[in-house]
Amino acid sequence: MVDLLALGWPLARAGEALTVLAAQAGLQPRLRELAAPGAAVLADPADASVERWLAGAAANLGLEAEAVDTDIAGVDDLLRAAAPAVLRVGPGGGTLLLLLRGGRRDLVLVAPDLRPRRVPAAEVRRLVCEPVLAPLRGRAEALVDRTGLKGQRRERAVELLLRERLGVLRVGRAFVLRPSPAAPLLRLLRAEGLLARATALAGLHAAELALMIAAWALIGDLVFAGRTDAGWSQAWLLLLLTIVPCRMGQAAIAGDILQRAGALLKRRLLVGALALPDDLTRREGAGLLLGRVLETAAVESLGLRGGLVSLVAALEFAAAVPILALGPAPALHLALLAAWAALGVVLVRRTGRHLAAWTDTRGELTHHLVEAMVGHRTRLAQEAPERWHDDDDARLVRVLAREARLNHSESLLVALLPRGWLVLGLAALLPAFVTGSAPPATVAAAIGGVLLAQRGLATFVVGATALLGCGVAVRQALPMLRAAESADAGAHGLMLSFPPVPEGQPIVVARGLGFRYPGRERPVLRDVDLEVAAGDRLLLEGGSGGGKSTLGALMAGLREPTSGLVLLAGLDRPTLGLVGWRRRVAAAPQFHENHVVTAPLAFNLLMGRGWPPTQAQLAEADAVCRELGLGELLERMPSGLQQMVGETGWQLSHGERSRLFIARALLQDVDLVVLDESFAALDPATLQQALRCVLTRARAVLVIAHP
Ligand SMILES: Nc1ncnc2c1ncn2[C@@H]1O[C@H](COP(=O)(O)OP(=O)(O)OP(=O)(O)O)[C@@H](O)[C@H]1O
Repeated sequence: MVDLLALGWPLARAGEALTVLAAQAGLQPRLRELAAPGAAVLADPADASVERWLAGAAANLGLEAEAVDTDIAGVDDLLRAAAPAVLRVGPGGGTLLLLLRGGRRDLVLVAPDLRPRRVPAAEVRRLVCEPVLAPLRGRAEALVDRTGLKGQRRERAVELLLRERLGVLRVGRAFVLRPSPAAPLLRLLRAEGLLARATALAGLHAAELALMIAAWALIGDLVFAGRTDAGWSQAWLLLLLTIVPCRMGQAAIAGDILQRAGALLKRRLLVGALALPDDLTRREGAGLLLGRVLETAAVESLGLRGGLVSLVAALEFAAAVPILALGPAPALHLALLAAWAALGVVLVRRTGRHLAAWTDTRGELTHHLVEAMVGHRTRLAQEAPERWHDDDDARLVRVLAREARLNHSESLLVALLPRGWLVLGLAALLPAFVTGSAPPATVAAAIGGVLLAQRGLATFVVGATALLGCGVAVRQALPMLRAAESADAGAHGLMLSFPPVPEGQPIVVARGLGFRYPGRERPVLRDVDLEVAAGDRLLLEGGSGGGKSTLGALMAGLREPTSGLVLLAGLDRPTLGLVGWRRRVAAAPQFHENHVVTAPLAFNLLMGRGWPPTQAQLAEADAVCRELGLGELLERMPSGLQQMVGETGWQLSHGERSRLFIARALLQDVDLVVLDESFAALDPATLQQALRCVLTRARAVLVIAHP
C-alpha cells in the first residue's frame, strides 16, 4: 500500500508544484518566480480563495487551470483523462497530488522529490472518495453482511453498493492544466496534438493517391496488354478495397482535427472577446462588435475545412504533375496546367475582394439593426413612426447588390476552372490519340493525370473559397484575436496576498497623476496628488466633465495613468496585476456604465466573489440589501435573492438598481470602495439610510458626486 499523502505537495508549495507539473508534462510554462499563497489563503484551505490562487498562479505561468468538479461515479473518468492535473486531497483539500499521466489501472504522480512515481489508480480513487464514503461505509457493510458474502466478494459488494447509492455526491476538485488560450498558436497546436494529426492525415491521403495510381496502372495494363488471368483482376480489386480503410481513417482524423481545433479557436476568441479594451468596445459600438462575433463562426467552419481541403488539393495536384510529365504531350500539358492554375489564382482574388465588400456592408447593416434595437424605446417616444425605417431599404439594396456581384464571381470560379481544364487537358491529347504515335497505356495514364488534376482543381476551388471566407472572417475577428494575445500579460501580477491595510495607513496614493484619453489633445487630469487611507470617508465634488469619474477609474485600477504614479498599499499595477488591484479596490461605476445581468439577484450582488456562493455569502448579501433599504423589495420578490432580474427578468427601478450597484461594491470585501454618483437617484430618506450602510460597512470610501 502506497502512502499517497507522502507523495502529495503541501499547499504552501503550490506555486512550485504547478511549475514542476507543467514542465514535466511538456506544457512549457513561463519561468517565473511565484510568491507562495499568503497566510490568508492558507488559513482556510476549504475556502474558494485557494482555487482563485491556483487559477491566478497558472495564468502567471502562461497556463490555464480549469477547475473540474466530479462526483463519485465520475472519478475513474477523471483519473483516466484529466492529466496533467492537480488533485486536492487530504483534510480540507490541503494536499496537492500532481497527476502527470492518467490511466485505468496505473497513474503517474510527480512526488515532492520531483521524481515521477507509478501508483495504482484504485488507491488514488480511494483517497479522493473515502472522506465522503467513510461515514456510510459501516451501514453498507452491515447490509452486505446480512447476505452472507465473504472475502473479496464482500469488499466488492460494499464498494458497488456505496457507488450506486452515493454516485452523485461531489468529491474533491481537480485542476486540469493546459496552455493558456492566449499562448503562441504553435504551442497550442502542438499541445492538442494537431500537428501530428495533420501529418497523419496527409500521409493517409498520399497513400490513397498512390493506391489509386497503382490501380490505374494495373487496369491500363490489363486492358491494353490484353491480360485476362484472374490474379491481375484480384490484385486490382484488392487495391481498390484498400482505399476504403484509407478513406475511413482520413474521415476520422479530419473530424478529430476539426473538433479539437474548433474548441481551441473558440476558447481563444472567448478570451479575446472578454479582454477587448474598454475604449474599443465604446468606439465600435455593440452592433459592430456583435457583427464581428457572428463572423467568427465562419473562421472556424470555413478556415478549418478550407485548410484541410487545400491540403488535399495540393496533394492531388502534386500527384498529377509527374503523371502528365510522363504522358505523350508533357510540355503542352504542364504549360496549360500552370496557366490554368494562374487563372484560378486571379479568379480567387477577385472573389475575395467581392466577399470582403459584401461582409463590410453586412456588418454595417448589423450595426444599424442593433443600434435601432437598443434605441427602440427612445425612438418609440421621440421619433415619428414614418421615419423609423428611413435608411433600411437603401442599406438592404446595397447588401443585395454586393451579394449579386459575389455570387457571379463565385459561379465563374466553380464552373469554369475545373471543367475548362478537363476540355483543354483532353484536347491536348487528341493529336497523340488520332495519329496513334503513343502507346495506348501512355495515353490512358495521361487521361488519368488530366482527371486527377481536374479533381485537384475542383478541390482547390472548394478549399480556396472556404479559406477566402475564413480570411475575411479573421479580419473581422482580429481585435479579439489580438486582445487574446495580450489577455494574460500582467493581469495577475505577482499573486501577492497580504492582510487588510490597518486603520490610518494609506491604501491608494497618487502623485503627479495625469491622464489623457487616446485621441484627445488635452489631458483630463494633470498633476493630481491624492491619498486615501484606511478609515477615510472622502467626497469628491466638481462640475460636469471635470474628470471625477476618470480619477475614480484610476483609483480602482480600471485605467492606467498616462503620467505620474498610483500605488496601492505601496505597490504598483504591474506588481499587483489587475486581478490583485481589484481584490483591494471595488468601484460602482456611473449608472450608464453599470449593468444588471439577466441572472438571479444573488448572482448580481456577488459577482465579484465567485459563483456558486456559500451560505455565509448569501446571508451577507441579504443583510447588506436590508441595510440599504431593499428589504421590502426582497419580501415582494417571489424568489427573494434567487429572483431573476435584468432585461428579461424582474425590472428594477432606478433607485433599486443604484442600491444593487452599491451592494455589489460593498460585498466585494475590499479596502476601498469608489462610488460614482451612486446616490443621485435616491430620495433624501433612502439616501441617508444607504449612506449609513456604506459608512458602517466600507473600510474606506471615496464618493463622487455633484455639488
Ligand atoms: N472614453 C472616453 N474617451 C474620450 N473622452 C472621454 C472618455 N470618457 C470621458 N471623456 C471625457 O473626459 C472628460 C472627463 O470625463 P469624466 O467622466 O471623468 O467627468 P466627470 O467629472 O465624471 O463628469 P460628470 O460629472 O458629468 O459625470 C469629459 O470631457 C469627457 O467627455
